[in-house]
Amino acid sequence: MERVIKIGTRGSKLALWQADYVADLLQQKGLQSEIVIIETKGDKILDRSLSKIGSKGVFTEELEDQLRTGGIDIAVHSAKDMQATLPEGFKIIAFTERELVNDVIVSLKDGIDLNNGKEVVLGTSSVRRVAMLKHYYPHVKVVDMRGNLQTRMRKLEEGQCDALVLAYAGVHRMHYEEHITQHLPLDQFTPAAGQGSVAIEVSENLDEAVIKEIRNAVNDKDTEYRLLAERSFLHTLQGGCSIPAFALANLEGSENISITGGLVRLDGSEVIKKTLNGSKEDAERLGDEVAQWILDNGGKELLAEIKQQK
Ligand SMILES: NCc1[nH]cc(CCC(=O)O)c1CC(=O)O
Repeated sequence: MERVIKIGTRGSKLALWQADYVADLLQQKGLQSEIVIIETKGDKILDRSLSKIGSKGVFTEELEDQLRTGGIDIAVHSAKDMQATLPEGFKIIAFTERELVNDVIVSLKDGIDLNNGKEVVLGTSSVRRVAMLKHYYPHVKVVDMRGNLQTRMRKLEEGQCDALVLAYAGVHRMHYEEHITQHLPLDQFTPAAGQGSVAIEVSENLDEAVIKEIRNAVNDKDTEYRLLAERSFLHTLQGGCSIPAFALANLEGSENISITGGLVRLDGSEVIKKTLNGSKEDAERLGDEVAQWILDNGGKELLAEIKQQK
């Protein structure tokens, strides 16, 4: 293909790492690309929590404008940051191979371990993490910590908290692994839908032949099954990244998939979760069924309560 694929991305270091990663994957299949940096509302507004700005597309809207007008051909996002329901006219065409999906504790101090019962101040701005910390580690104090990974690391250095809760994936991509003091267990601290993979979004008008080539270079089929299940779960819950929802699908053998999804009450007093297994070809239906089960078993009330508290 002669055409140079224009990759749109946010300007944070993590976003740029992801864009470079995708550019490399394209390059390996002989596809040329260039990176176009686009600032989003989520990057500009740093003094309010994300749940207050509004969950809809704070990190994606400006990229979608450029997809629509042809300023860029593809938009690269952390899959986790993407709305479950994309605006009309856009679709995800590929997910990169997923890396470790768990959350980790990052600290510059020795001996930070949430299991030892000692008081510790943790920085996070994720409602899922806050609620889970309250549920599983009630002795922990939480302070709100927004900003990109570098900003959070700076705040950690300044002593605004003892440790951060972060996705392993971002910590790894930014080379902060040496500061990981603990890996949080997946069965308790189940990640957000999509954590650890990078998604490629395009306009539905993009040429089918181009889509095929990009998919062939970037998409990891196993990751795709898992993310389709998790995103379908989120879609049925009608939640973005601002509700304390979690979902993780895993392949079992070569044919099957299991998905666990659920919700945590903001004060940590309750976790509702459900696991279903089935054929990986039914990934989306399974995600939807798990979400339906959650809604029918206290989830509806919990979501209503969460909406009121915000
Ligand atoms: N919400 C911000 C965000 N979006 C994606 C990642 C990490 C990379 C990933 O999960 O793919 C992070 C940082 C974090 O949650 O610690």
